Amino acid sequence: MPDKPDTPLLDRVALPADMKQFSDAQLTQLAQEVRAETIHAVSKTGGHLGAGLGVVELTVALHAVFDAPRDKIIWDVSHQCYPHKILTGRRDRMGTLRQKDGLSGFTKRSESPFDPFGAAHSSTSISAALGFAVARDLGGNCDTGHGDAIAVIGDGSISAGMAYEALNNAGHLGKRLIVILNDNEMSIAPPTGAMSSYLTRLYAEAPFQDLKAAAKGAVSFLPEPFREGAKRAKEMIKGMTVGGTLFEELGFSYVGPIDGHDMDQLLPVLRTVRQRATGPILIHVLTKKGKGYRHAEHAPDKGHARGKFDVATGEQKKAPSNAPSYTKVFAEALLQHAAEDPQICAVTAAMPDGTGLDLFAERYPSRCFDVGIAEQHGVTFCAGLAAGGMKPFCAMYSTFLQRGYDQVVHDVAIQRLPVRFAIDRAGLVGADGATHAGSFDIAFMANLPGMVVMAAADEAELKHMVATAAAHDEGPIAFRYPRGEGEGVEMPERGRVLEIGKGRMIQEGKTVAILSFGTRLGEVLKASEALRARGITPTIADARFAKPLDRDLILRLARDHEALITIEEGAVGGFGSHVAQLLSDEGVFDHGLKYRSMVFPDTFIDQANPSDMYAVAGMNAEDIEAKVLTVLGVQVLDKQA
Ligand SMILES: Cc1ncc(C[n+]2csc(CCOP(=O)(O)OP(=O)(O)O)c2C)c(N)n1
Ligand SMILES: CC(=O)[C@@H](O)[C@H](O)COP(=O)(O)O
Ligand SMILES: [Mg+2]
Repeated sequence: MPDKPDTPLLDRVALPADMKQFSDAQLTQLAQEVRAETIHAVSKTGGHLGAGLGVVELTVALHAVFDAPRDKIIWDVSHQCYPHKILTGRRDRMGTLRQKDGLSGFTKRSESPFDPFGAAHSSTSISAALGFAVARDLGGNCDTGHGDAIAVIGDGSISAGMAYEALNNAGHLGKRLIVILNDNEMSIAPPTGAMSSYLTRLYAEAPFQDLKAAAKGAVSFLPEPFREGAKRAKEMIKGMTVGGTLFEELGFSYVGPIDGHDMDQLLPVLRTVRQRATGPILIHVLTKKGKGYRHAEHAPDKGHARGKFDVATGEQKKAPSNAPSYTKVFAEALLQHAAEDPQICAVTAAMPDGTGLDLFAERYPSRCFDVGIAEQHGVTFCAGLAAGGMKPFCAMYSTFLQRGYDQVVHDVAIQRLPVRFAIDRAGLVGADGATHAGSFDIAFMANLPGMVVMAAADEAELKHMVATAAAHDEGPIAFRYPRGEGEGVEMPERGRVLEIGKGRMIQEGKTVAILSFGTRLGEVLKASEALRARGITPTIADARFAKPLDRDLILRLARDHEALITIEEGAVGGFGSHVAQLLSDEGVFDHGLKYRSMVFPDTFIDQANPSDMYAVAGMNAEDIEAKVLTVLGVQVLDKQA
């Protein structure tokens, strides 16, 4: 059937196979349509914008040249995968992105065969791609078959140690493996570190080399057309720097840098690599974060992740807020202490804005360190700072601190070094979903000997906990707080140093006691209101500490009540488990206490707004009310009855 000239090409692409007949000019046009579609989709849902816009041409080119899902395209972090989703059968569901029951904002194996590997934490793609390459060569049984393994990794993500572990291993194994380094000179914030400078030098200092120079290096891999002098390929080679790069020292052929927005460069290089590559090869692609959308291009850090916005003006639609964010409260409280104590310093792993440490960096640049996406190093660096007599605050999201866990154990806890862990994004975070949930830190921190573990119930409590951590020199200490805004409580001028291991009584009641750890306290109070209407007044306490436990408080609550319920924003193994251990050790269960622990269910909870996620977890006010009624054996009758 002849094409109507004005029919968008994208309407003809249900799956990548539909692009195979497109000319290079049509692929260029398709890229523009995918870009417009991406902007439109994110304007309606919010989400990661800049990274996806930067890889539109690369995505189209990869799907045009390679044969997914047989060829495995693995997006590092995968916050840039929206164009890929649009081209791989999910275009009609882009309006559900990052919402309950909708598309994930990341690649996800269970969502599509075109997502061979899920991600959201960075720097995993080369390892995973190498795994696919080796599985292919060993005859692994893969549902989608075996083809090329292609990792697409950003310049920020390649700053992490794990990426080098993978390059090192891949160079040694020598398998055919394609790594595309998507270099946009941005992480979320501007990238830091010597590696970033090195990449910049690679193209800043590399005047286009001629074929002769190229021949010195990766000529064995180089395409016949290049050698034979096909016109465009000849032009291409002028833009290639070959030989002598770090990547080559690691055993990779290096091609690049090439302009990642120019299809006339991308397509011939990818086609040639597909035809000719034998071992591991790295293609260095230069792109611009936010490409093609002025409001994202001009402020790539702000355009990294956005709420819903107006496409014409770039204005974000934000609900008005009544309380400061926990992150801001932490950052400002820390500044107060840093003003008085020159030994206080702060470390972030590539999240200066997200953790609020951008404020610290502005005020005290010599005491603030963005180590790049390097949580492991960040934790041990803090251990060294502490051993050297500084008072480091290691500010990390709960989910990313997971990556530095051995360092927390081996370098910090065993040596009892006073590193202060500010654990942001504790609990369920919303649209980023399961990969970003801060579910495990209570468990993995509280089981460490000598670690103090606190959770803030509201923003005033957080301020006290920052003060407590600043004053705590005896060993490591951690405090956790959630994503988003506080409760709107009155704020003290200064934080107060809390007594270590002491909770606080919120409300005296009888029959049942609820002991809360963290910001579920608000929901507990709501549940208490509902219970009052049923003639039940629970005792409510805020534990403040999961480690050390407030033994006196807990044993008193256990002794004076028929039932005790604990609640925390975390997985099993955390606060409630420690309380249960104490009650068991003290023989309290022998006397018939009814004990219940409310923790996250043993499942990964998909993205939704946080309240809906907590509903799935069964931890909102109505769930707490129901738990009380069940444990007390109260028949749930209609409230009017
Ligand atoms: C282990 C880990 N730490 C931190 C993050 C947060 N994070 C997400 S994207 C990103 C920047 C990635 O930069 P880059 O790889 O250059 O991709 P770009 O956004 O520039 O395309 C960071 C720090 C993460 N996802 N994983
Ligand atoms: C992909 C990634 O890891 C970050 O971009 C993350 O989505 C940021 O989350 P916050 O919005 O909570 O800072
Ligand atoms: Mg980048």
